[in-house]
Amino acid sequence: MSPTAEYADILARLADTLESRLPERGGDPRSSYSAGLLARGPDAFLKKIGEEATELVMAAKDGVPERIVSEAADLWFHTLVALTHYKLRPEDVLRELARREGVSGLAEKAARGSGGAP
Ligand SMILES: N=c1c2ncn([C@@H]3O[C@H](COP(=O)(O)OP(=O)(O)OP(=O)(O)O)[C@@H](O)[C@H]3O)c2ncn1[C@@H]1O[C@H](COP(=O)(O)O)[C@@H](O)[C@H]1O
Repeated sequence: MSPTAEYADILARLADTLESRLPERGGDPRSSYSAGLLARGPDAFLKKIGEEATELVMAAKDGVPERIVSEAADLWFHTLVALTHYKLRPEDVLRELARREGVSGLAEKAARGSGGAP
């Protein structure tokens, strides 16, 4: 099995787990880190997203592959917590990426009229 196929369902399964941690589903902050974040609301998990993004930048600057992967996983995880709060699914983001597939970022930018390199 290719690595892509092996991990294909992980985002959906993690999202299912996070939905079970929502306050209205009985998520218990005493036994679940994500239930604690979801109970505290957007200020808590949005702050974590900012922190994890910064940590990813620092790891990338240092160029240590294991740290880059670990920080990227932390960022993805906290982003999934945010999506869960807003009743969105990883599939919604994957659908948007699929929609963009094959559309050059430069062509898309030009169509918006902002033009130029990133
Ligand atoms: N993938 C993750 C995951 N990635 C990171 N983390 C947690 O995210 C936190 C990362 O924050 P930091 O690195 O800043 O560490 P920290 O200083 O301890 O965090 P803070 O106290 O500042 O929030 C750590 O507590 C990690 O354990 C995760 N916690 C949970 N999951 C998944 O979510 C599932 C449900 O977890 P619970 O909700 O805890 O049951 C788990 O089975 C996992 O699959």
